[in-house]
Amino acid sequence: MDGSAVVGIVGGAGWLGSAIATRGLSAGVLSSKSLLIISSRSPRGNRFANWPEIVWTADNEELSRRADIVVLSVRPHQFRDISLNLEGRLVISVMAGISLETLKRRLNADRIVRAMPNAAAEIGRSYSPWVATGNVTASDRLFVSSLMAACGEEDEVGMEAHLDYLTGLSGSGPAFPALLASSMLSHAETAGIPSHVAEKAVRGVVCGASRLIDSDEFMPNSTVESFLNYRGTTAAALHEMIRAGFSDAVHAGLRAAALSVADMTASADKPAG
Ligand SMILES: NC(=O)c1ccc[n+]([C@@H]2O[C@H](COP(=O)([O-])OP(=O)(O)OC[C@H]3O[C@@H](n4cnc5c(N)ncnc54)[C@H](O)[C@@H]3O)[C@@H](O)[C@H]2O)c1
Ligand code: PRO
Repeated sequence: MDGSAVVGIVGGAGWLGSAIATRGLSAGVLSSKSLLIISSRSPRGNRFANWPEIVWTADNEELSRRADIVVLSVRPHQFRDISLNLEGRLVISVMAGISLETLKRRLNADRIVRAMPNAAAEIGRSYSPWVATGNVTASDRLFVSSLMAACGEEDEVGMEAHLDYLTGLSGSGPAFPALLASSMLSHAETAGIPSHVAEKAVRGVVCGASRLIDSDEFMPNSTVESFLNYRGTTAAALHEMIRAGFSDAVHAGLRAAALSVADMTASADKPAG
């Protein structure tokens, strides 16, 4: 993949598509100078104000004619309305639950990558696993890895089943600490803590813990063990959370996400009609 490849992003004004586009542009992995074409059905907003040269189109046929690399970032159900011949192009799909096999059949493409960033892509803190079909070249891989690295950390995973599992874990993941934060916030408020203090306290816990988790020493099991052994207030809370089924709730949620991915994969695989 040389530096003059034209990249087209279908759905590039959406939540994830615009994050990938703007991170890629900021990192210099994407170039706005006639090398980026975006299609969308929603307003582009002012996120692209720094890159007035981007070519915008409402016509995906035009995008597919002009682009050497096509990123697909529409919602999985919206993919049903897309009919493109992407033979000879590198296709990068970030859609949840649309298999390599379905992409290959529907797009007549054979160089296909599925990547699964998450909502933290917009601040460059996503974890983005990806999986590629056999004929994806070394330079295609380099491009995908650079584009995903512009959004945070990335890894090529060998198996599509792992990508599907990770869709529910890391792809969906930013919502889970947010749920924990929301639950702590509502509890603090019922205890009468003023909301501006409660918000600051909860934000401090979640963001402070994130920094700890990011540090080299972090080992979740040994951290929990240390607090349990301390036998203080934290241990009292942890014992009760564990007894009330904290792990069971998290595991049930992750199973539900995996089932939802499997349902989406099966329904996308069915012929339309
Ligand atoms: N948002 C996330 O955190 C996240 C994480 C991982 C994967 N994904 C995947 O990314 C994909 C996009 O999700 P999103 O959250 O950005 O959704 P979104 O609704 O914000 O964006 C989708 C965009 O596609 C546009 N669109 C729809 N049909 C189109 C068409 N035919 N041609 C051109 N544009 C069209 C819409 O106008 C919209 O701007 C989904 O398939 C989702 O599974 C999202
Ligand atoms: N976010 C999208 C969803 O919730 C896809 C993976 C994570 O469906």
